[in-house]
Amino acid sequence: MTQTVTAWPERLLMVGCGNMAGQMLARWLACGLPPENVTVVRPSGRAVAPGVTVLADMPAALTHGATILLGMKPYQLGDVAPRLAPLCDADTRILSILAGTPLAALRAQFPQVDAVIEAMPNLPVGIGEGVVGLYTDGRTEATARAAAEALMAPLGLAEWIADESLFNALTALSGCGPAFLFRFIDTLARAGEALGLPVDQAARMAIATVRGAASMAARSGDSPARLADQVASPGGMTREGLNVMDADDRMARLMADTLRAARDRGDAMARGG
Ligand SMILES: NC(=O)c1ccc[n+]([C@@H]2O[C@H](COP(=O)([O-])OP(=O)(O)OC[C@H]3O[C@@H](n4cnc5c(N)ncnc54)[C@H](O)[C@@H]3O)[C@@H](O)[C@H]2O)c1
Ligand code: PRO
Repeated sequence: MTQTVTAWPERLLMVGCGNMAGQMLARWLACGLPPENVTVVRPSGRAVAPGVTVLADMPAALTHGATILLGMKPYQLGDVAPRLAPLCDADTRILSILAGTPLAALRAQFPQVDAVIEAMPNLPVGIGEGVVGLYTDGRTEATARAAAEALMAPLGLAEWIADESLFNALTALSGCGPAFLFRFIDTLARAGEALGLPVDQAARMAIATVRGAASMAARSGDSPARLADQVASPGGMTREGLNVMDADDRMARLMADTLRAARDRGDAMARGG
């Protein structure tokens, strides 16, 4: 299903358009963002989508009040920002999806820009079922916040956080989360294979089971913990399986360790590591 956005940015400059920014752009175009509003800067100069202008380097100038999406790798900020900052003015709006890159680091690179927003999307934004975490500070005006929120709305669930120190935790959960779930689906299928199920059938069933369970959890008034109990008949098969997951808090410790490692990597990147 597409979603109507009443006020698309009149000028959107995307610096980098790989896996993540590419998914965002694909969804925006599918929801009606006029392609002629978009310029992509990518070193390859390769076409992105019909009607979207692609440049191999920064444009000579930027329209007043343009929106910029920083979508290259975080370590490229030091190369990109000195070439981009002279094109910006106070009314430019900057959205950054760079992981492990705090607002202070962005503000240091673009001191004249008032509206600077950290946005952390995840890959399912391409099908409108993503999650986008948002953070900014008091210097970004309400109109710029509202515009960012409207732009993120067609991508899925968009939520602001008030405390930047939680941004890398949010990134670990929802930004990195699809990778952890893809790994879970793969592991579920392989475990089925190990019990003798045909490889392709196990793969199909693992994906459909996770999709069905996620849809049900999203629609149900019951918590996932309660839903798990509804699957498990007392003395039955599921309970035996859950007992293995729950023994010594195995699953809880695995997920806690996984998120902590991802979060800590973001914190280290923010310190320049
Ligand atoms: N992949 C994800 O799931 C995900 C989720 C949230 C945030 N992010 C963030 O998105 C950003 C991009 O990650 P990705 O996975 O899309 O990587 P990617 O390698 O697919 O995309 C990066 C793009 O930047 C381009 N690029 C390189 N140097 C450039 C330059 N000097 N100027 C302009 N463009 C340049 C590359 O050509 C490439 O297309 C990162 O900052 C990452 O932290 C990624
Ligand atoms: N991809 C980025 C990374 O791995 C951040 C979230 C998902 O650093």
